[in-house]
Amino acid sequence: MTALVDALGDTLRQWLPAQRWFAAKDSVVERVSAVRAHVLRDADPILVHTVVAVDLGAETQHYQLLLGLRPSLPEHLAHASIGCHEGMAVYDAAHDAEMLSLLLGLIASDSLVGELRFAAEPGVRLDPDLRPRPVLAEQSNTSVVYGQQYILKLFRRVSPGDNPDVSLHRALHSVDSEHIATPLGSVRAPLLGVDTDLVFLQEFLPAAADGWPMATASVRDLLAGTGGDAARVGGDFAAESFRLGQTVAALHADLRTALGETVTESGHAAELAATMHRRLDHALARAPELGRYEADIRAVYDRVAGAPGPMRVQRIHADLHLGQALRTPARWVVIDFEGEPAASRQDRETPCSPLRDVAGMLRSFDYAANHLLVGCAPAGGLHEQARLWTERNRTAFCDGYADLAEDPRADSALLDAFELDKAVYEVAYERTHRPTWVGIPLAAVDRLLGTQP
Ligand SMILES: Nc1ncnc2c1ncn2[C@@H]1O[C@H](COP(=O)(O)OP(=O)(O)O)[C@@H](O)[C@H]1O
Ligand SMILES: O=P(O)(O)O[C@H]1O[C@H](CO)[C@@H](O[C@H]2O[C@H](CO)[C@@H](O)[C@H](O)[C@H]2O)[C@H](O)[C@H]1O
Repeated sequence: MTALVDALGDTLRQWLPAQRWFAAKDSVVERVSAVRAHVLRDADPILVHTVVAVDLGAETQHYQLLLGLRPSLPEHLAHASIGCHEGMAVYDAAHDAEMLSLLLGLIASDSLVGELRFAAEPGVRLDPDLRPRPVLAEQSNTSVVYGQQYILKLFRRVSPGDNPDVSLHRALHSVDSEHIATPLGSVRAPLLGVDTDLVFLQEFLPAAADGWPMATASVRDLLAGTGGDAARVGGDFAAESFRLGQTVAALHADLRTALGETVTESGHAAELAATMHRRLDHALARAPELGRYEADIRAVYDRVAGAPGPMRVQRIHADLHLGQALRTPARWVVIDFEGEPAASRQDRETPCSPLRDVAGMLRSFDYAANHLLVGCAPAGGLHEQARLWTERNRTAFCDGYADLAEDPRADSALLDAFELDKAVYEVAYERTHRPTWVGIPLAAVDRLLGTQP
């Protein structure tokens, strides 16, 4: 079956860069070849599971695909078309309900197909007959909801080893954390000789609202009003921001209980600063507009390196933002512990100060307030109202965090440096994925450095 995927190499070379989850949009794809391929179903429609190596010249990335083959593509799958092979239509089967049912059935029955290990979590009994519905939102991975009970995530870019989304969910579940969805199953297989997470199944929270649309609705209310202040207009979000701050503090405590905490040697600050410098190098290569800030940004990181004394580090979420928080009727739940899609596995797994997560969420309040103003002239009342909304909700979030843990503002130099590090990452992220939004993190870089745009 690897021969089939290799034969499709040129077609995949064209198709991959157009996918939202493809991480290397700024590179030229030189070659696509199969690392592994397994037939999961060999009758019409045929289903092939594959991991492909994408040769980008300077590096090779790996992606997971579910390829469907049919004599012809029905209308409802036209949008999933990839190309043709020997008279068969080849398509992205992650959009095909029939194939997605098969996938759940394999997990429910703890199947082994070649080296692919499908398994329910210990003690979990799954209903294989629930109807699948692909989640249409464009994300870093591809998700499918089964009957409002389970949500399955097919990791797209894969790297050898455990995926923190799976391992951190399991660790948090082992200490009965209230702030996650229950893990239900997984698919694993060796990649480059290392056992690797490919798929994660978890409890679907049907009555949950995503924090991003909740927060942006509040901003829209404020901006559409007649100049009221953020505390008094309808749709004030500050009480939710406070609860979210409490939730993140509780989650950090659960992560410490499950996986421990280390008080580092005093040299840790220098290592942390070196990581920030490396992340800046990576962003500069992708976003030349950061060049004029480079010296000032490096000076902030150098001050981090000079911080005396040890630091408390632990496993953290590592890509926390409003879209990773779901509000159920009872509480906030945090999802997607995979870390930043562009970060290395080592960066995702290295214990870090929890202030990094706090900074991620602070950046998100800034995004929520300002994305509605993309394209508006920079001066004027709307920007001032957006600024006030941001400040109100950032303060409420930190107050909530401080209610259950040490106040994150106590080390404001480190918190600001983490915020700058995140804004730098975001400039490169937006340059690749949403170029019209690049001004949002760039304005934050200006604010954090005290420079003028
Ligand atoms: N347990 C869950 N219950 C309900 N909805 C969920 C759950 N997990 C994820 N989602 C929804 O699926 C979307 C994608 O999930 P996420 O883990 O962020 O994927 P990605 O890794 O692709 O960014 C989220 O924005 C959220 O709307
Ligand atoms: O959710 P992902 O793991 O895919 O995270 C990536 O994409 C996020 C955007 O979807 C991106 O977040 C940035 O945009 C958000 C608004 O869409 C904003 O709330 C975040 O603060 C901002 O960082 C995230 O950085 C990226 O890793």
